[in-house]
Amino acid sequence: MKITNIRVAEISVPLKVPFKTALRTVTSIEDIIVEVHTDTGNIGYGEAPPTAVITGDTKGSIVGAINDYISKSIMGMDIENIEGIMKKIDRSIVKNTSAKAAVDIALYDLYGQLYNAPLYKLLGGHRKEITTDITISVNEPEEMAKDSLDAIKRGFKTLKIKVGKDPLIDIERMKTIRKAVGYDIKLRIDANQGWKPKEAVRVLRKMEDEGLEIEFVEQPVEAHDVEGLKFVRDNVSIPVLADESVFSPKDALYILQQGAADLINIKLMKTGGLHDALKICSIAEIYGTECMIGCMLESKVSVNAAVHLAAAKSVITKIDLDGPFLCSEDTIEGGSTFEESKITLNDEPGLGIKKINGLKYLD
Ligand SMILES: C[C@H](N)C(=O)N[C@@H](CCC(=O)O)C(=O)O
Ligand SMILES: [Mg+2]
Repeated sequence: MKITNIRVAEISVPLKVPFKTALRTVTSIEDIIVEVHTDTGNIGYGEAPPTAVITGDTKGSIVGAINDYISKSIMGMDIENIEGIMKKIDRSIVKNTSAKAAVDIALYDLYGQLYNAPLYKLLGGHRKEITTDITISVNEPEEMAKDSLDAIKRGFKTLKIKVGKDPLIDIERMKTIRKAVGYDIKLRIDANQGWKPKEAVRVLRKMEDEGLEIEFVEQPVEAHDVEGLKFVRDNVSIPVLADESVFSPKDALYILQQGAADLINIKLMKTGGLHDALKICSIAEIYGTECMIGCMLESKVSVNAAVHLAAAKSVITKIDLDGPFLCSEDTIEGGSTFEESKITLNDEPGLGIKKINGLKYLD
């Protein structure tokens, strides 16, 4: 099964409500879709979101990296040699992890098709169903409490609450939400780098003292501030999860060697796809550290790949794959089923994606 063509297209899907974090506000998913075609007529699908504030990747840089560097480096190669292909991609251009992820995902889709097996079975086959949280955007406390209750009505039992805007209001946000939802619902928080280390310790200790039962705090301080992350971890009881601080397997190793986090958030758009995400799983296992699998604002294509990884690997114990639940429409036929908080895998080869509607090809 040899690579004969790589096509890129745009996909646009409005969100149900604006997605707001300490870093940005977004109203629709505007992602790049990749199709890898082969001499056997098979097509593998991938996706990349332009999350400039986190990965540095824009739509233009994703398209340019794929067309001018990645495609050229692997054209004609055999899918059977996935290891060789991944080495070529890695060496074709530095950084550009979202572009690499889109192509990597399409190639793993083809790898599954080649061996006529669903990807999660090839990668480990640990389970067939996973349960995700859903994100509550950062807004005024009352509005967030209402959004939380709505999410619970939709069937979600774990909420990921965005904070990091203003420390005092963040405490108010969590008090109001906890009061509204009670104690049967798990609350995890994501500050998206919004606090300074000492500020984070003050806010989190207050949340502990108020008995708010926070499952973990995600990325309390700036991405580069590993020392600050460790300071938070050493000074609060709430477990600390590293998100923006960990892109590559090397980053994961460094964070764990420094003792700077209790948990690692793996995202395919940070690792450059499944190939390096698998390495983080192995590193985390060695350190006895559990992982979360997360996503950016992605639709069902790349989230599907993350679903397959999560289903394959037992070290992934926390799931934040709510991208498709945030979308107002579903333009993708096939793949896993997203119902309430449950994501169920099917046994179609690869990712099982049949067709993507509404694509605007860029060639
Ligand atoms: C969508 C997911 N639940 C999430 O919160 N992802 C990111 C932010 C993604 C973005 O800004 O596109 C995260 O920080 O965990
Ligand atoms: Mg995060």
